[in-house]
Amino acid sequence: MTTDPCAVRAHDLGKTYSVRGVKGGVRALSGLDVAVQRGIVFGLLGPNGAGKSTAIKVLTTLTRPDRGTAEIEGVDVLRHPDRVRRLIGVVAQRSGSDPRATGRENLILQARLYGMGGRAARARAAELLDRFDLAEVADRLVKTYSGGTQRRLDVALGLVHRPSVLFLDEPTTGLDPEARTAMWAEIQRLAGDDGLTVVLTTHYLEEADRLAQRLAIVDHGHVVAGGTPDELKGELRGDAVHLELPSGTVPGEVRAVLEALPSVREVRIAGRGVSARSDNGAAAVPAVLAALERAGMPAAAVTVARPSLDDVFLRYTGRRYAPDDGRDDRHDDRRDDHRDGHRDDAPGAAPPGTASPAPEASTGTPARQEAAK
Ligand SMILES: Nc1ncnc2c1ncn2[C@@H]1O[C@H](COP(=O)(O)OP(=O)(O)OP(=O)(O)O)[C@@H](O)[C@H]1O
Repeated sequence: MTTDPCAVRAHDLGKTYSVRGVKGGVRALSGLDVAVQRGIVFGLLGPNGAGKSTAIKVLTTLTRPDRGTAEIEGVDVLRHPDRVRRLIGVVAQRSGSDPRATGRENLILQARLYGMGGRAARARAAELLDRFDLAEVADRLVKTYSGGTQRRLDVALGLVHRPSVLFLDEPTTGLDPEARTAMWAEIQRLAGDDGLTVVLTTHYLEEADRLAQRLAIVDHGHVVAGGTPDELKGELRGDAVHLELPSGTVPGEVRAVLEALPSVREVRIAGRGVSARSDNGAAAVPAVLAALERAGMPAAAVTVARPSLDDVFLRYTGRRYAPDDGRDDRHDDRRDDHRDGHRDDAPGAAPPGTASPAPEASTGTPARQEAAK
């Protein structure tokens, strides 16, 4: 343990994957910096392909960056991966448990892989089964578990060796709303009562807003904005005005009409959706609607809202977030201003020339992977 208040630090991480058929490879990280204070839930938020998982893989010793440095509890990840593996727990996107073994057997195996003796391993397994409300299903095969139960076991597996930092890569993806809410409560408990540092990646804005004490918004392989959710939202003065226009409207014309109005600013257009900011959204709406009507582009819908993390994302990336439905603003007329040209993939899509990029290590914990070597 160091006197550094940060449990995790990464500086200027860069990584490009070599991919056959893609000249120059696929850039996943381009100068990513993070510093995570001890004992908090820290969220890495970003759309598919932003580089979150690659950042986690570097921090958890599962892949090496091309450049940059990373430390866990003051221990250099690149120079001392074995020491780092003792300090961290990892819950990867895909479960590392054996579906043909029971929950208890999985936990005992994990404990043995970390060097515990038989009795200690059984005791730790029992403790975790109890702690994660898994006692009832402990002796059932994991393949019979529901998604939420499986995910709780995954978290328990990541904690077997009492790590001080727990990495959760999209812990609630694929869970139903009830299981997601239960997992949120669990994660809060881990950082609150158990004093763990939790580093979480997520696509879900609501999840980041609810859980993370601090956030880094990642796009194109680096952090584009960071702070507490409230700080990030607070930077956006006034209200967000969202409009939906009829199909066929020309983005440049919409922009010209709206930018001529003194009551709105920061006009962004993504497909048929238009977002702008206003000091007083409700008061600005009549003028906005009238101006669009006069220009022959009557709005189909309008909403006024307090700033959300989606608005924060839009402000820093020039794109609307909307990862859940796989939509991106492929038609954003300002998109090119924000692109560095390396990522032509929409969220969820593989880069050109790659079918489906095989993660270097997508399952299990570092210890399991070590043991499997
Ligand atoms: N093993 C790999 N080989 C080639 N390209 C890869 C590999 N892993 C990731 N990539 C590419 O690197 C970029 C960043 O991917 P990464 O998985 O780190 O992003 P992410 O933000 O975690 O996305 P997701 O939320 O979908 O997991 C993407 O363009 C992705 O296609």
